[in-house]
Amino acid sequence: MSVLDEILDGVRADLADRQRDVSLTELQERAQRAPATKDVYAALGGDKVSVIAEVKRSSPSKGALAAIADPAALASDYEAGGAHVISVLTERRRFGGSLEDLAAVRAAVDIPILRKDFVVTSYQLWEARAYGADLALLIVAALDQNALISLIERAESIGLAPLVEVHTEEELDRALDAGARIIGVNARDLKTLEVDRDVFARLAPKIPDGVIKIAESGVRGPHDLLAYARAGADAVLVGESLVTGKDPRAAVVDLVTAGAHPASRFDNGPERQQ
Ligand SMILES: O=P(O)(O)OC[C@@H](O)[C@@H](O)c1c[nH]c2ccccc12
Repeated sequence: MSVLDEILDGVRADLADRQRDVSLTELQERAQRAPATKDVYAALGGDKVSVIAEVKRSSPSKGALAAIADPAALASDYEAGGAHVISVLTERRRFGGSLEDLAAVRAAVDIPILRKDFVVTSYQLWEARAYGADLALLIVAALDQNALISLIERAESIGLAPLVEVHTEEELDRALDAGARIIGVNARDLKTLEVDRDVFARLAPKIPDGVIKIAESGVRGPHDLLAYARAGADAVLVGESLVTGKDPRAAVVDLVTAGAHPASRFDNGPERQQ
């Protein structure tokens, strides 16, 4: 069984518990009371390379990363540092997250929020909306094609922007066929947990213009952001290096600053500094 299959088993078990506690109708009512979702395309578009900063306590590859007693305070630091989007991991068993973290972050920041989880059913999209997310992650490797298509449609119909995650060319083809307009290329293979930062550069040329391209995982600092930028990234998604560093806000400032000058996406200047 792959790591992803193990994670998905746990996700389904936790989901069954939540579905017993909260009916879909209740969730939909709560979602209807939630404020309008933010303009995700504005946050991720333009000439800059956007920074998506993640609230991440643990990971299956590294175990515990950071205690994060106050996810709202961390998210506020990210926002103050200039982050364009906050990602909140809500998976409990392997990542230590929760929907309470999502709600707390929603109450603390004004920028768009991504619910980062293993979404397998539309119930989880309603949860995302009810707890204040603006985007929801859909992982192609975790979904068959029919499920992917219907979850993309459902997300859009309730005002959530779907971020469709791929790791291989075949998954990218599936994402594009399903109509994805925001694609994340994860450098980490969720089946083996290996990181390969070159995957983004291999897949990016196959992603049409007009589709937002996000490089996910393995960003250690501005150098990695600039390498992803030169390969065509519109945004980077950063977790571990922010939560394990001494000063998450300053680390976000460094990334945002590096991503702010599109000229540096195409010359060799920034690379020479490293
Ligand atoms: O901590 P990193 O290497 O900066 O990675 C962040 C993010 O890309 C990673 O958490 C992630 C990307 N896709 C996922 C899917 C599920 C869980 C986690 C992820």
